Amino acid sequence: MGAKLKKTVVLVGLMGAGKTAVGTVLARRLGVPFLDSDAEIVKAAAMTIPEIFARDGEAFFRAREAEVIARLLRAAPGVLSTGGGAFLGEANREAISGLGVSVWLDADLDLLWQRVRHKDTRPLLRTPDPYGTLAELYHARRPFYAMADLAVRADPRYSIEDMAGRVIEALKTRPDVMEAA
Ligand SMILES: Nc1ncnc2c1ncn2[C@@H]1O[C@H](COP(=O)(O)OP(=O)(O)OP(=O)(O)O)[C@@H](O)[C@H]1O
Ligand SMILES: O=C(O)C1=C[C@@H](O)[C@@H](O)[C@H](O)C1
Ligand SMILES: [Mg+2]
Repeated sequence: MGAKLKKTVVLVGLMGAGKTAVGTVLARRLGVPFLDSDAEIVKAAAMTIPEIFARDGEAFFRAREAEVIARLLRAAPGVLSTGGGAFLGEANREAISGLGVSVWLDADLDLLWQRVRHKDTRPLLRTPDPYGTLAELYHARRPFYAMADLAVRADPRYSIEDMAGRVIEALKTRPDVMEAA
């Protein structure tokens, strides 16, 4: 029998940190549902994220994101991977700290860049200098991610499974989050 999760684990961090990839494995290992706020928004809108940004704007996306996060936090404990900008919103942070436990997947800029550079699915990086834009976001957002309850360093040597294991180790330091088996 595994340890019992008492609160939803909310993964936060920049694009490419591994929130979706690590969250999927983490949920399987903890035996709880996996939810991804970006995926929920895409499903409800029946549009891709770049399409939503282009048609309705970022503010519309942020409003949907806040609704989805508040809804998912009210469900039974699970793993919730957020979009990269979600933890910047104060209302989101308050909802997450009230009902869940936040875990920052903290990756260096170069690692993030290696992971996002080949994909065109992130509208915020559709600029003439996507590396420069990612660097700006990296510096501007770190103070927000640093407010998370727990942080796990992402190193290029750690596989997705390794990262999930490291998150579980961090959760074990919090008896209010994980009941020992
Ligand atoms: N530890 C890892 N080792 C190797 N590849 C990884 C690791 N973590 C993530 N990846 C890969 O990096 C890419 C980005 O990861 P992922 O989509 O999970 O990031 P994200 O934090 O959810 O980003 P976004 O905020 O844009 O949703 C994916 O191709 C994923 O498979
Ligand atoms: O970092 C961000 O602000 C974003 C990250 C993605 O997960 C998506 O939520 C969207 O592309 C915005
Ligand atoms: Mg993701």
